[in-house]
Amino acid sequence: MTVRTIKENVYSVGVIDWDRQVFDELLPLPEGTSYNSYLIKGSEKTVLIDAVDSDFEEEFITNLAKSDATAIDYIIVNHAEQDHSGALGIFIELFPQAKIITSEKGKELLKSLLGIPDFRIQEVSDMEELSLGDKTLQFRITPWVHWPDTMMTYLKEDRVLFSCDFFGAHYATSSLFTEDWHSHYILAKRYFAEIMMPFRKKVSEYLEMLKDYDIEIIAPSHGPLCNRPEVLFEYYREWSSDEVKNLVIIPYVSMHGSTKKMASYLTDALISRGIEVRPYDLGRLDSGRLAMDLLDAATIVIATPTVLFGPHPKAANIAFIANILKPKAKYVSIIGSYGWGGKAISDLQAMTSKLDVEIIEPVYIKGAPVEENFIGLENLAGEILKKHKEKNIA
Ligand SMILES: Cc1cc2nc3c(=O)[nH]c(=O)nc-3n(C[C@H](O)[C@H](O)[C@H](O)COP(=O)(O)O)c2cc1C
Repeated sequence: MTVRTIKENVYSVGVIDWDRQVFDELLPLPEGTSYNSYLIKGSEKTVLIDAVDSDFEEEFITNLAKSDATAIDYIIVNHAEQDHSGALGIFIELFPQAKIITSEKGKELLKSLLGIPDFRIQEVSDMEELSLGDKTLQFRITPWVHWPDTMMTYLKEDRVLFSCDFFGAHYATSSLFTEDWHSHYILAKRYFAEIMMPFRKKVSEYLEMLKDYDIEIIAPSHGPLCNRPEVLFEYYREWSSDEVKNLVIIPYVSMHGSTKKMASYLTDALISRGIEVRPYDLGRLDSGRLAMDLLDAATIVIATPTVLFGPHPKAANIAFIANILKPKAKYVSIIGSYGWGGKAISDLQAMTSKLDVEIIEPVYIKGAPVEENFIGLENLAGEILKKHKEKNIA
């Protein structure tokens, strides 16, 4: 991996994980990721901001050697999750004089997750500053974007915000700074949807807080750096707002084709009413792609047959995901088919109980759909359009 200069005496020393395909055993990574680490050499003190995933210890230590970083006084841990802190163990062995700077919660997590000894850790509070001689760092404690420990670090003289996962993207690219804005937009949105969506209120709060800062460069912990901060700010404002689009998503699963026919019919009925639609075959799901649409959709229609008296497990999984991601959707409905009876509808409603949504009357039918069922789906499409119009979404 290459060490690259961001500003005078400020370097990128992290690693690029080109081939990683899944994160947290959950999130697909279509474009790999990076674990960013930054080295800042002040006239008196040298600091590192974050380490990398433990799989890349060797490359990381090699980068530090290449940067002539013989004496590192501090490592700032903006976030204790192992993709940033995994290589901390080897780091503290090789740099026995280096202190770890982190938040109160970060300290607790570093001790419990990585067994870091107490005496190596120096806790900081919000707004506290650390002088490196000719450079000054200010720490902002910003919990819940996305763990309780998260903090950001601002390098005053160079106007660089080390924003941690905030403004991040799982994006392996050789560009130090974002060049391909189209790719960046999609990957940053995917990241926001997967990681930040449940914390939209906190995101808005921190966007307000950051208004007081003169930021030239955003240096996140994943993905390329950004030297047009206003663009990322604008995206984050949009994604964290309550605004939704005239979009319906229809995650569907079907064992023998009846529910699929219904999902397909409803898709066409919505399109013919000028509503954007995105059906998702849950057998081939990219959950990150779905999460991005969950950020925009005004309405979610879950389509499932009844299986063993409840929803199909793949539909239950989606209900569970939607419930924890807390999307902005205003309406939910359910369509599908059953053979003899069950509780698919009430189970799904219970599974999405955290969503602040209005339920639109489900269309749940016995067996394969016939003419009157298609009329029911036409009516559902009409009802969705009416609801969107009432809220000025359509
Ligand atoms: C494994 C299995 C379990 C089922 N369990 C139920 C059930 O508990 N209650 C019910 O009403 N129908 C049950 N059914 C019947 C289906 O819900 C019914 O055939 C439905 O029309 C299938 O829709 P699909 O064609 O979209 O897969 C079950 C079907 C299968 C294959």
